[in-house]
Amino acid sequence: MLRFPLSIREKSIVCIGFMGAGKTTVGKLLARRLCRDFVDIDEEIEKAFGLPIPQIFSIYGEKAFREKERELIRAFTQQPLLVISLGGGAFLQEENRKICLSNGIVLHFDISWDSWKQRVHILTENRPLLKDKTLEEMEQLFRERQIIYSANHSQFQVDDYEAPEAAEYLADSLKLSWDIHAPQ
Ligand SMILES: Nc1ncnc2c1ncn2[C@@H]1O[C@H](COP(=O)(O)OP(=O)(O)O)[C@@H](O)[C@H]1O
Ligand SMILES: O=C(O)C1=C[C@@H](OP(=O)(O)O)[C@@H](O)[C@H](O)C1
Ligand SMILES: [Mg+2]
Repeated sequence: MLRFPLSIREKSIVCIGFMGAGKTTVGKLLARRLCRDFVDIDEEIEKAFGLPIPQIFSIYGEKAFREKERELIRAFTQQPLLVISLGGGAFLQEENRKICLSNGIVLHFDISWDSWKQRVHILTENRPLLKDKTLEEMEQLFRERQIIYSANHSQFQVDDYEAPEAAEYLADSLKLSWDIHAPQ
């Protein structure tokens, strides 16, 4: 449990958004720019099971994956000064939304369907929820999921940025907002 309220400068940054929006890639670069440790919840789940995500889904099922996801989000969001990237389905669970919004700064990585479509070929292999889906079914999932990402503190349109530029933009914006809201 957090023992005292954190200042806005200390809160962990929590990256949310649809699969493939760039949460893992950009989150890692953002952490480096802010001199923070980076945690990818999917990677932590894989470590906990000792298996890659597609095998966790096929052997233990999505329910077990979601339970571990919730447990790890609860644990890591107690810590300050991290950049934490969640999986795209984490905000389906109300508990995850609540804990991230109260403990962290939640950034929505917002990607348009047109940009996302360009990435689909690199995404299907390791993401069980995309495997065996038609493009139309993926679009339906993409649109259904948008509502859960509206639970955020700030959103960032990723379409026009390569990953390093996205991290630079986010780091600069965060620092500016800290200077305005919590001048040192
Ligand atoms: N801003 C970007 N521009 C172009 N490609 C990107 C960008 N961000 C991520 N990618 C690529 O998209 C794929 C998915 O990125 P990833 O960070 O794993 O997304 P997420 O964690 O949101 O699922 C990776 O192959 C990554 O290299
Ligand atoms: O949207 C989802 O339900 C999922 C997103 C994935 O993470 P990324 O969003 O990092 O791809 C991963 O957690 C798992 O395959 C399920
Ligand atoms: Mg990821």
